Amino acid sequence: MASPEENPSSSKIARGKIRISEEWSKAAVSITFGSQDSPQPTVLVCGPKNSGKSTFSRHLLNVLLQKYKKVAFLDTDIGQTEFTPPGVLSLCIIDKPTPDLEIICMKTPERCYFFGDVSSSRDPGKYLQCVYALYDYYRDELCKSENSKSSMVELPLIVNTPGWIKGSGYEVLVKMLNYVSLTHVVKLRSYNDSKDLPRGAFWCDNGCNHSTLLEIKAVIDCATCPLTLQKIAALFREIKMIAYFRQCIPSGSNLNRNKVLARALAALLPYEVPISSIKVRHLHCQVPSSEVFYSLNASIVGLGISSEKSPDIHLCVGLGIVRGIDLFKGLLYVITPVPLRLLEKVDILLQGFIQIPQGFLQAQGCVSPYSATDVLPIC
Ligand SMILES: Nc1ncnc2c1ncn2[C@@H]1O[C@H](COP(=O)(O)OP(=O)(O)OP(=O)(O)O)[C@@H](O)[C@H]1O
Repeated sequence: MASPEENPSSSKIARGKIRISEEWSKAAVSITFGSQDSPQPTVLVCGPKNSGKSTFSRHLLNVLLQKYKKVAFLDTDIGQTEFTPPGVLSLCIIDKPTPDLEIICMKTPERCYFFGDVSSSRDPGKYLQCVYALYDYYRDELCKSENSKSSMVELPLIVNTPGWIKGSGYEVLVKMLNYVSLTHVVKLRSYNDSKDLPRGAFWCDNGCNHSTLLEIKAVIDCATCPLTLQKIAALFREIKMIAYFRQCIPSGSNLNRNKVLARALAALLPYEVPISSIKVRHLHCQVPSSEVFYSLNASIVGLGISSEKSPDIHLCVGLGIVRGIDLFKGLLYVITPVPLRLLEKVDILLQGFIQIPQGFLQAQGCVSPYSATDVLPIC
């Protein structure tokens, strides 16, 4: 059998079984079934890296689904995304529990933005703009009934946050906590006090806290993990990207190893995109105009839709790989799992620092399939 890293269909890394401590269990139950007349839960989960924020969030999601038909999941952890590829801020609506908390599930978000990096550090302002826009959409569009905008739809919210909680990462978290209207804040504590968030309602200057604060202990001590945290994080990002592009291949295909998937992707008929019909924008640096297509070739791009209302941030319908560029024909070739009806709305390609998985560049029978030398003729 293929190892889990090699087998994108299982998309599981061999780790210990997930354990839900009594404290975690009680916290999830009290948030969900707290009291009859309390408002629907809106919960933010925070804490240091690898303290179990994602694991607890997914457990809470399952418990909330015992009471509510649907739950909104706002994922702001762009380095370790839950249901989307890395670099994406998303709002997903979940209506089915996932009993195996280790399994990787890809979902089509209700709304998302491509940030193009695995941490907010390059542009905290734009990162927060995206978080606020997603929350506003949840509050103003999803929670209001379609028939009567004055009555509320029952839709609890979980906000999963990044583990970068020092320096400007801390400031970003405090701003998020003050923007979102929360019934509960769940704070994970690790086995190393110096890595933890300050005790109490640290985001309130003047006793403004109206939410219930639950401080719970991490179940595992990551200092004892056999792999370094950076290695695990990078591995997970690669696995999620692979799982995302796997959706390009019709389900039922026997792609039990990444090598086979890489070959199938390289052989896929790409979409043709007329260069004249789209804009290209690098999100985090300036590319000289003579180099734009060289930097775009063989890269991962966010498929964006421009909006006059918010010129700085672009809604995104998904990601694509720029498979090749033919300047004579004026065409870009793009591979993506996004359906054509959504692709027709795309008018901007967003480039960032999200890397194409290494495995995709080594498809059997092709030499670096995404960087062929004859697809970029010099004009
Ligand atoms: N309750 C648990 N039982 C077993 N393993 C756990 C548990 N909680 C976390 N882990 C393991 O610890 C690692 C980190 O967990 P998780 O991704 O939930 O942390 P996180 O705080 O969201 O991390 P990050 O800050 O990187 O997003 C994972 O490999 C996860 O499977």
